[in-house]
Amino acid sequence: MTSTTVMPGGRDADATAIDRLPGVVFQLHRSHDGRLHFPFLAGGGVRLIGIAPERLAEDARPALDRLVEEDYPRLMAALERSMRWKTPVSTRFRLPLKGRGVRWIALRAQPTPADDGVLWHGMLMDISEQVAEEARLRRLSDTDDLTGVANRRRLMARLEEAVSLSNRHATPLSLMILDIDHFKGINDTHGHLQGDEVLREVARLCQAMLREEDLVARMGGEEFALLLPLTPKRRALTLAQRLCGAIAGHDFGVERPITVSIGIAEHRIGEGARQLIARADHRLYAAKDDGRNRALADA
Ligand SMILES: Nc1nc2c(ncn2[C@@H]2O[C@H](COP(=O)(O)OP(=O)(O)OP(=O)(O)O)[C@@H](O)[C@H]2O)c(=O)[nH]1
Repeated sequence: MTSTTVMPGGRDADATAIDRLPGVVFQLHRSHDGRLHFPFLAGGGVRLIGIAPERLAEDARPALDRLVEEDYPRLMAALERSMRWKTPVSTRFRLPLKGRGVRWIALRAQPTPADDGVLWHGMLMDISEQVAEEARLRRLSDTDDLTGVANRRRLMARLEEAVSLSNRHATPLSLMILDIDHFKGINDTHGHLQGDEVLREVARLCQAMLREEDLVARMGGEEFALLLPLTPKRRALTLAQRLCGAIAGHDFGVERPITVSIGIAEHRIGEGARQLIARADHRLYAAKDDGRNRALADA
């Protein structure tokens, strides 16, 4: 047996409680011809949508038209799946809200078959703060503490992605591994803190020389990786030589010049991320053997 708590004030009190909910409860109906409308909309969030509920009761389009462009097809696909498989829908999208800018909204809804299509019962909640917090945590877990560039984890994820794209589309992809020469000597002479400062500055110089779609990552210690999508080896080598020159000519505030050695490999179709790293690494050792302060590319 189920029991319901009856509040003093009955239905009026229930309506007031719903109006104060920080969100929206709704029914969304989709007819067989694909038309969407909200037969029921309530909650404190309704007025923030900025469209009269009576209008949305006729047609959901004025609200859907407000969605951030790329979120519209995603939401429609989620509803479509929910309808087809009769499973709950759980998704998020961005919607500009009255006086609040673009907000992230979570949608949870349960479909039930209706005479003329499907009827969802669901809720909408503003989750912008959570989304911002998730992004902050993701950034933290992907970032090298000392230099602020990507860490090894992020590098491996991006590299796997780039390698798989390159395998599929035969697009060029180059990887540089850069290592600061005689870094131990810098620490020993100037102290660990000055060593840290050099690492930060090298990371900054690398980043300044790359394009938006490239990635600089600290592999660990005094070793960095530079991932260059859509870049053939020849261009990567020119870039690496410029980078060697820029670093050797930069004033790091220590008495002798800081130099770097760089190994370069271009992805070969069918090759995995680890093989590509190994080939670039191999060239790095060759550059060190060859006298340092230079870049060498794989044959
Ligand atoms: N300051 C600082 N030093 C680090 C950090 N991580 C690693 N190191 C130091 O980097 C040095 C690396 O030394 P080695 O691997 O001998 O290489 P190297 O002196 O650069 O010599 P080559 O690479 O052969 O030119 C070690 O002394 C490590 O202690 C860090 O986060 N900060």
